[in-house]
Amino acid sequence: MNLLSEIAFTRFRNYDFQKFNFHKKIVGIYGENGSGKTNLLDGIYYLCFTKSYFSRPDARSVRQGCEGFRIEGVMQDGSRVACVYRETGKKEFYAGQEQYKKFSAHLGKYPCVMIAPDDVQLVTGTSEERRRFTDTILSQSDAGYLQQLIRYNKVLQQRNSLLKNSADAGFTDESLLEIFDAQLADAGEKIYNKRAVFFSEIIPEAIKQYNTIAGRDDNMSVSYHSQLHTDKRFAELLRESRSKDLLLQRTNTGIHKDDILFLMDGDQFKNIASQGQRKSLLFAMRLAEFFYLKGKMPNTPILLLDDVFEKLDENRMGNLLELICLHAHTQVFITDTHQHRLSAALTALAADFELIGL
Ligand SMILES: Nc1ncnc2c1ncn2[C@@H]1O[C@H](COP(=O)(O)OP(=O)(O)OP(=O)(O)O)[C@@H](O)[C@H]1O
Repeated sequence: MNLLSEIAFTRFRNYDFQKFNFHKKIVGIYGENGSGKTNLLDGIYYLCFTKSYFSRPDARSVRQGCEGFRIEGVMQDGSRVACVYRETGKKEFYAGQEQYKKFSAHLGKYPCVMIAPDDVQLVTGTSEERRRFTDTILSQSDAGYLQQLIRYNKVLQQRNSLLKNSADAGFTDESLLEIFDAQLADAGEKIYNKRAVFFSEIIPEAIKQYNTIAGRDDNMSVSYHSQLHTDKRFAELLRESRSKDLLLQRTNTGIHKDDILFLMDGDQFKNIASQGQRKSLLFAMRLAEFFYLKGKMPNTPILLLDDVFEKLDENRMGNLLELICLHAHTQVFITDTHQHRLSAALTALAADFELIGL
């Protein structure tokens, strides 16, 4: 396992010039509200994904009153990775001295999974959140997936423009629509097949992780929902939906409508689940993501746990920490506002850890 042994920030958010060294697999980070715990985790995330976990524009990560920032990481094997955001607003990404031409080439090199309780939107938010979850994982583990997705989204946009223009002009270029349909069907079926395999692996893992964290069986059901779950080919579905698409001026069928359905005791999870159950499901999905990536990638993902102590009861917290610190076999960064609580929880696990105070 290639651990992150150092990270250095220059003018990144609340950090002016600051270097952190890590010596253990389990790193506890404590500090008051606003001391920079999340920023430190997000800096690590930047080095893995070339961008912020919080979908913030890069410019907002520049320390107030400064221009540009730099994040540099050193791995245990001496390899270096750096993200530089220039005064001009241009972002550069380096592996050693080598500058990436395409950021997508970096994805998957240092996989990581962030678990932030506020990200419960994955469970309770719109289907877009869950597609993003799926796409982020598959883009790391399967380079071809991202290419197909980019292709699909481009054709989808072109098809939607054509539908809109057809309505405006009162005329449809049928032959162009045929071409778009064929391209959309080709990319869409490839993505669908990859997602179907992915979900067949990740869903049993997510349910298992949920039951472990909850310490009981809440009769959870998780399923992949897609309009392509049918005997018909995607091209046929597009043909069937064409008149509706022309009327509504957008594409109503396809993998851009996919979702993950969560049920508890047969009811919609988000309607009946408690806060703790929602958080447990979020953590279970993230852990399933972790174990999936661990099985697929040459490098084990780093785990980043932000403020998880605040949101779960003691039993669930203990179960989650045990899973992560004793069974995940990876480098883990955990933040908390209380030094003693963090120290006591890690000591109770007999884990080999270090604490960093901000
Ligand atoms: N661009 C920026 N320039 C300067 N400071 C910034 C910038 N962006 C964020 N900050 C500061 O970073 C701090 C927030 O850091 P962070 O979210 O990492 O805190 P935290 O330790 O995780 O806090 P909490 O315990 O409340 O979650 C705030 O004080 C904020 O003002």
